[in-house]
Amino acid sequence: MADQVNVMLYGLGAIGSFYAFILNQSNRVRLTVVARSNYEAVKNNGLHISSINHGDHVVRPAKVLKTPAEAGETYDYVVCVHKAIDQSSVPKQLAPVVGEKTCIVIIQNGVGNEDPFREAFPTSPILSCVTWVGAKQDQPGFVKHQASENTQIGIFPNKKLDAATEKSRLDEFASLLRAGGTPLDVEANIQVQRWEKVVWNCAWNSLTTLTMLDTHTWLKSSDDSMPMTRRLMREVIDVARKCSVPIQYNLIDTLIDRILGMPPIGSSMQIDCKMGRPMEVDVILGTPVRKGRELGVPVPTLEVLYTLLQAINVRLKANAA
Ligand SMILES: NC(=O)C1=CN([C@@H]2O[C@H](COP(=O)(O)OP(=O)(O)OC[C@H]3O[C@@H](n4cnc5c(N)ncnc54)[C@H](OP(=O)(O)O)[C@@H]3O)[C@@H](O)[C@H]2O)C=CC1
Ligand SMILES: CC(C)(CO)C(=O)C(=O)O
Repeated sequence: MADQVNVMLYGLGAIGSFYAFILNQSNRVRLTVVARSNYEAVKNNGLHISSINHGDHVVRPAKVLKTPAEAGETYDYVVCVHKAIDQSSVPKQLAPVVGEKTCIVIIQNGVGNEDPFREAFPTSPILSCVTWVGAKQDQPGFVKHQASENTQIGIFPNKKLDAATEKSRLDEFASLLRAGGTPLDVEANIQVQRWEKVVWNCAWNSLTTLTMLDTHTWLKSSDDSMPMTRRLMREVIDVARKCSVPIQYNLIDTLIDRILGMPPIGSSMQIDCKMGRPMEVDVILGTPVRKGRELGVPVPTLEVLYTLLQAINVRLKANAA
């Protein structure tokens, strides 16, 4: 088919499975997935998605692989939806499937996630996404998508490419997501949304993990919890602004109102910790702390949480090894 689009999805966990389902809905997409712990389940029985918004489906990708290298071909899009635990080790895994025309798409929490990919593939376009999809994989190959669903997408600009090329990749990939029936916003400067989401994740992911409480129980736990949460959010916004990412301080009120308007939640980091899996400490807290230090922005609250979470991660990584 002339306009067929060859897509590889790397990281078939809860969120990866959701986007695998969405992309597979488009009749233009020929989908390859790279799975790890759920490889046998998905290869043998397909990927089972149960979604409040989309209903129940079994997805059968064209190819289910254990590693990108097995593909023996390059792709139009390589979509990274793995946990950003050891981000700089991933580009070399992907090298066999990245050709001249490959566009990398990143759908992960965190900031700075794009950098190792830009370094490894300097002439490739990169699209960067923030996801507000809530999903979990209860057993290998069985994913539940809760009602929460939105994707923000934009270009991670590459000076080596002309803007029209990058825009055409953005338009095409956005059209594939739309064909799959998921809501999305195309953003002019996606770093704004990435940093806004990281303000959220620095707060709720860290605090729910360190306390093992849900968000609302944490906020009611003492007179100090709300002011500390607000201080933490403010520090991350200070860093973002110093990085020339124009975020307003009223985001703090917006995020507090948003969480209080929702049922209490834990976080993906809290789940990782409970399951004994390494957590995304570096892209969520590490980058803001490093940028803060580099640019002379005081981040004392953030530094304490980062230090504690790094220590817990040492334990989790030792258990996982
Ligand atoms: N779950 C959610 O509701 C939300 C998650 N996110 C973000 O989406 C991204 C994906 O999260 P989610 O799907 O929940 O995660 P899951 O834990 O469900 O799945 C993660 C996937 O990445 C693989 N993986 C784990 N570590 C590595 C690594 N070091 N290198 C390569 N692959 C790895 C896992 O392999 P294996 O099969 O071996 O475990 C699995 O396939 C994360 O950035 C997360 O923060 C954002 C919003 C909401
Ligand atoms: C699902 C959501 C939005 C909750 O904070 C999230 O991003 C996470 O848990 O990492």
